[in-house]
Amino acid sequence: MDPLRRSPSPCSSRPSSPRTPPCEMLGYVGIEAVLDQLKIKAMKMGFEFNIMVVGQSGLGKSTMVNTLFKSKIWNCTPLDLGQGPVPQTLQLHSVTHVIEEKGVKLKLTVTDTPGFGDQINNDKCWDPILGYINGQYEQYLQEEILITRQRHIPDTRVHCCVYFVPPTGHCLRPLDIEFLQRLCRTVNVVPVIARADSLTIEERENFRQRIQHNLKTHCIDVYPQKCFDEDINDRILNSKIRVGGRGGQGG
Ligand SMILES: Nc1nc2c(ncn2[C@@H]2O[C@H](COP(=O)(O)OP(=O)(O)OP(=O)(O)O)[C@@H](O)[C@H]2O)c(=O)[nH]1
Repeated sequence: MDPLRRSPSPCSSRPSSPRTPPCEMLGYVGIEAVLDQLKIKAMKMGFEFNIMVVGQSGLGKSTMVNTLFKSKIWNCTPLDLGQGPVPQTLQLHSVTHVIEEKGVKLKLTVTDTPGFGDQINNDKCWDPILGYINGQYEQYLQEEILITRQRHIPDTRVHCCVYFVPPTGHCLRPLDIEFLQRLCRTVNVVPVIARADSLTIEERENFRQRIQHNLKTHCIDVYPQKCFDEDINDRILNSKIRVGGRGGQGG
């Protein structure tokens, strides 16, 4: 499944194609080999996955990424920050690693957005983040429409944005709502309750339900969106995610 929303979207209305009846085969052709060929090609090329983490400082973004991929993904001293004090303005930075498991390579890029929502005036604090996401779409599109385009276009588009909700135990803050409304129009958003272990199980469950209610009231369509429900298996899995909705990242 390609989680990108800008890739040909299943949400877009398209005419239902008439079913093509299967052709009766009179002997062995070797179509099954296509599967192996595709597998070998995919193994050689590897996969690209770009994840963005958004949230205030200290909510456990780096910890979650490292835990998720069981690696030290996060580089503690990002190269682009240089020497001296960290500037007050919002800084986005990405780290890329190739991780390999059983011969399958994954080029993982994690983009961090330190200090989001930390300022006194958070007006338009989402602009650099949305600008970055849209910039990656634009870059990919420009490569794609070239007459002599590369055989493999490096994919820097953000496939998933993990949004860290502070564990207030109340509901989404106006800042979260404002930002999520914009974010979910652009990218797949996965909200998580940060440092969920600081809440009791009951508090966490109530908080999760209130967040889900807020999301619904404010028309915030997080992942998995309805448009990913085309296939029956996907639909079952997506329903489980929606109902069960993992309440938080835990400790
Ligand atoms: N209790 C608890 N502590 C956590 C959790 N995740 C991370 N921490 C701790 O919180 C502190 C900050 O974690 P980081 O992962 O550096 O947080 P961050 O969001 O990446 O912070 P910045 O790099 O400043 O943006 C560390 O001391 C972690 O050990 C969690 O789920 N529960």
